Amino acid sequence: MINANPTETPIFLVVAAALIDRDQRIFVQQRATGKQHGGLWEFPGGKVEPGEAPEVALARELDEELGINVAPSALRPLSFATVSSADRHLLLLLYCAREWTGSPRAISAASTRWVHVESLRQLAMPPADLPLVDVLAQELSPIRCSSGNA
Ligand SMILES: Nc1nc2c([nH]c(=O)n2[C@@H]2O[C@H](COP(=O)(O)OP(=O)(O)OP(=O)(O)O)[C@@H](O)[C@H]2O)c(=O)[nH]1
Repeated sequence: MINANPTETPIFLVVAAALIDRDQRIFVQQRATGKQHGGLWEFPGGKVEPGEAPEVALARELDEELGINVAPSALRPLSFATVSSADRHLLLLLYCAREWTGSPRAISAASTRWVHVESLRQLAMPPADLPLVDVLAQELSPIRCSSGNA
């Protein structure tokens, strides 16, 4: 049951990135089993630490999780989603990026894939991600993200 007292239910701020390559494919990773939502596919990212700017947090997570370097200024806000539970309100901010250095690799994820947006719908993702996939599909045709190089 959702906590009725708003002062007792914290916002859990998470940032994630849709990395988009030259073929309009999106990078997703599979969460390790044993974690919350283990086995589900997600956009790379993670929690924003106290005092951290969201874009800086996301650049840090992309380095830690994938070993790539993304300038915070290359992260473009795309959409957000919320999912409330008894103990927290998840606020998931989705950015997109087309420019980075390095090749994304699974450092902590169970598996990774590059998929076209229509194939994203075939993957099991956390509830918060489902509306974000719809936004991504809209945004990729016509493309509104910056058209740099992957
Ligand atoms: N990165 C990411 N997290 C998501 C997505 N969708 C979604 O519901 N989440 C949820 O957001 C939360 C992220 O927390 P996390 O614990 O993985 O973050 P983190 O990487 O900083 O954690 P850790 O380094 O302590 O393992 C999880 O509950 C995760 O299931 C998504 O697309 N990407």
